[in-house]
Amino acid sequence: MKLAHSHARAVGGRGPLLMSLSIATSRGIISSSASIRRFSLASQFGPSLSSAASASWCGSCSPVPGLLPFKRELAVVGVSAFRLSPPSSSPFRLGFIRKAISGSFCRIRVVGSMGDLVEKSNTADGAGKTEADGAKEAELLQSFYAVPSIDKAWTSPSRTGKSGVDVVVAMSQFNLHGNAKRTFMSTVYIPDANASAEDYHWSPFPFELSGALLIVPSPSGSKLLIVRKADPAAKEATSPMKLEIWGPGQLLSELFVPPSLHGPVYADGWFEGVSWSHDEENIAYVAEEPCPPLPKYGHSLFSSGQSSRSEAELDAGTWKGQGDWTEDWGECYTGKRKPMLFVANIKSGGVQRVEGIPKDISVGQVVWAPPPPVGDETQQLVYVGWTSYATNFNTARKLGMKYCYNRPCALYAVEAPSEARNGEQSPTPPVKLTGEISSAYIPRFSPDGKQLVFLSAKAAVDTGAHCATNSLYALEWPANGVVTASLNMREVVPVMMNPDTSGFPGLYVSSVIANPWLSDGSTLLFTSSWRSMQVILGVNIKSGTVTRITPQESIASWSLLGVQDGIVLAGTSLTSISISPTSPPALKLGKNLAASTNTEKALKKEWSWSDINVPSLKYPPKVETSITSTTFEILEIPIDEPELTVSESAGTRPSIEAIFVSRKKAQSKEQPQSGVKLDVPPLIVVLHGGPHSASQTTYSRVLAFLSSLGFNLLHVNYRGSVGFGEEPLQSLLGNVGRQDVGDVLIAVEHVISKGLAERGRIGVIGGSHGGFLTSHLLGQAADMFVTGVLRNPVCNITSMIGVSDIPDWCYVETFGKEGLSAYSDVPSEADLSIFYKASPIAHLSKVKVPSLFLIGAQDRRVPPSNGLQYIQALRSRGLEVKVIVFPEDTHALDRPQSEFESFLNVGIWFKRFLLST
Ligand SMILES: CC(=O)N[C@@H](C)C(=O)N[C@@H](C)C(=O)O
Repeated sequence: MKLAHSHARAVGGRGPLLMSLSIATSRGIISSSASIRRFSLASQFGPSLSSAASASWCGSCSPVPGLLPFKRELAVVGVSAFRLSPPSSSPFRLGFIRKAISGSFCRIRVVGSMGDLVEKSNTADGAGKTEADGAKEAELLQSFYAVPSIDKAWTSPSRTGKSGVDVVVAMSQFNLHGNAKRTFMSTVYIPDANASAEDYHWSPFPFELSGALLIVPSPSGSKLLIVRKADPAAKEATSPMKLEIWGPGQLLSELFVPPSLHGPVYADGWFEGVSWSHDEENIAYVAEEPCPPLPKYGHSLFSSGQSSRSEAELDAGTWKGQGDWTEDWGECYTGKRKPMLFVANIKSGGVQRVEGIPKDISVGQVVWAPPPPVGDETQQLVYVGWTSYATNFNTARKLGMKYCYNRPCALYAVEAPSEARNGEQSPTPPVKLTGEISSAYIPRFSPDGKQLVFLSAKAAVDTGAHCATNSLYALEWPANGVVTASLNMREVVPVMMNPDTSGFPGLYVSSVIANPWLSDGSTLLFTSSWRSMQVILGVNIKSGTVTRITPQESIASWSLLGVQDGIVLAGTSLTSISISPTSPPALKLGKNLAASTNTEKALKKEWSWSDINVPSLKYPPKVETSITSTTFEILEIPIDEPELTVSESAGTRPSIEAIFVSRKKAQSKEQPQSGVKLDVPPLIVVLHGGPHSASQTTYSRVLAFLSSLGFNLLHVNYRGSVGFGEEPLQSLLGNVGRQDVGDVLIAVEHVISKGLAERGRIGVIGGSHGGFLTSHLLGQAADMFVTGVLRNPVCNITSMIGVSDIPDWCYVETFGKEGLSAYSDVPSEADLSIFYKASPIAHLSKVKVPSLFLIGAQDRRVPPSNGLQYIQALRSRGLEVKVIVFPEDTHALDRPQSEFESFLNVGIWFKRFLLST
């Protein structure tokens, strides 16, 4: 194959777009130019392209017969280019040129800042036909981005003086042009639990909140904290932080915190913690420790005989060095400094650091303890503390925190700084509250202040799995506020080892709202994974009874947003339009019909749920068509393996679940472009990462987009996924690359045997551990899949261990529980050989199909070198590989433009391989 390069320049203005193009083909360089009417581009690609001032491409193209007609026809066939950056910045980043020249298709690769590495051109055999339709897919994908998501809601007692609840709903929409997320708020007053939708009073418009790091209403709803950078243009670490305190009608005060006191406030959803004191006069929060002063060099150039010069003049001749390296918490925490505790007094405007916390502890998730007895001034805070070095692995390094619940942590109580003491605190050392339990986090006090409830991931810490089944504990808080290390502690909900398929599978909780209590004062609500769903659970902390309060018959996913006076606010993927993980989230209101009796039976049975229609929320017609044409079911698939690692003690046959999303029959008009009549749409197998996470029936805009292109989707929850009990989860440790691969193949064979998928028309996609599985499957089951898409995949654990922020993951997933003791910062030759054998690279020689790779250059979890080594090996075997590297993306590849470009290419890629034959 000969490489070809093209360069094009398009010059904007109000008239026609002048485009000049030079293409190097095997026949030499051909230059051409074309006049393209702006309206035709605008109508095909939307206003984003019509506003573009310039574009340049270079790319590859197979020999194009009769290229010259290109000049004449270019305007007609179109340039599918997606300009996502403002005209003044970079040129078009991605695009395809489709040209019907003598029946052949030519794709021109665009190299922009995203670094598309495609080196294979499409030829007259039609391989490029679907890819060339990028503009249509881009438009469709954009309409999915137009749908807002519901992120959070805050409830407070109504300020009307009547009964009822005020709700603030925070929603967001991606701003693709700005490569940012746009957050906006709407408010609604719900008169009472029995009111009908017409009685809800919504604010006429939502209002946008830009630049807010955190938004936290006070418990009474009468004050609102908004945290921002004081200087929006400054780099985060150097800007003072601004704490704005708002009242119902005006700004009450603004507090500026200099970087010498602390750096950016943590808003990461994990260390993050903001808590209003009971009198709503103090706010405790978590922020980065200040940067130490950096060494200065160059003084000598000015110092001798220049003593009359000012500091500023001296500074002009100095420069700052780097100072010592400080370790951070890995992926997503690059450059972020240790989280520390602070308290702001909103009356005086003073901010104080909480003293006495040992240096090697990172803190987070702070809450105020109940108010002290009358006469005692001492207020206390409860926080989570993580030691810098995980004690469950023999290492001197800080291991990555993101998605890793296996980092030991404990709850501590400490005296809050007091204004009265004017900063002169006697730093009494904090008291560790949770004894020998290896993990304690998300503390919440019961409304009467007598119980401190918290979650534990001790099953993860003790086995080394990065995520495992939770347990829930309660501590008795002393009425006199005198805390000791030996408060009474009891386990309220234990780890479920091997639940049966219809029963409670155990707790899998990643966050709990600030006030999660029902009005009985003893029922705590939260969202938890339940097999392939998310449900809302109620736990009575006195009896330990766990109740699923969301409808038993629902297979949609629900998440808790707020609780107030017997009203529960939830978000769900269940809408009035259809029931599907391809349906965007909606708001639901739940009430307990027998709330007054408060019996556990009532809690279980008597919940009624109704829609809260958000009036401003409209779906673009394409999205509506798409969601009404999909349906889904959860398949239970038996696992018949000779050497089962899961005990069958529960007497049930082991099984896994998979979510099957399909096109409704009525939609089967959509025929692939080749015109071949097919019985079932092609299938994309979707594999989650972790491996200890799960695919759930929650809405995903990008998967909804894939489904709307005409594919069925099969999300496989292989053993090891969360939500199914601890024993099946643990069965995967030490068996990755075998058991999980086997489970996926069983699921695929299952749908084939049921006539839901056809051999030869199946693709697979996965990220991270899901990419590990995808590459394993392309090698180990080379005849099953037509193509694969891999997002930051683990391809070679041997090399990952040296560079990843989670070397412990490599040991535990490969060695099993023994990985805890086998762990070494200097892996032995024998260890490396075991890592190699468990890795997809060991099966590379069997791969025979093309693949698409999406790589984040800033990924510290599975560094890009891992995928790139595998990619080069595939290329050296002559296989077609398309690679897009996102220079500024981390592991999740979730920056708006990156996600858009990724899934647009995924859609086009799957269309090419699954719909064009
Ligand atoms: C614990 C962890 O991050 N493991 C990675 C290998 C992985 O698979 N990550 C998942 C959570 C992902 O989807 O990124």
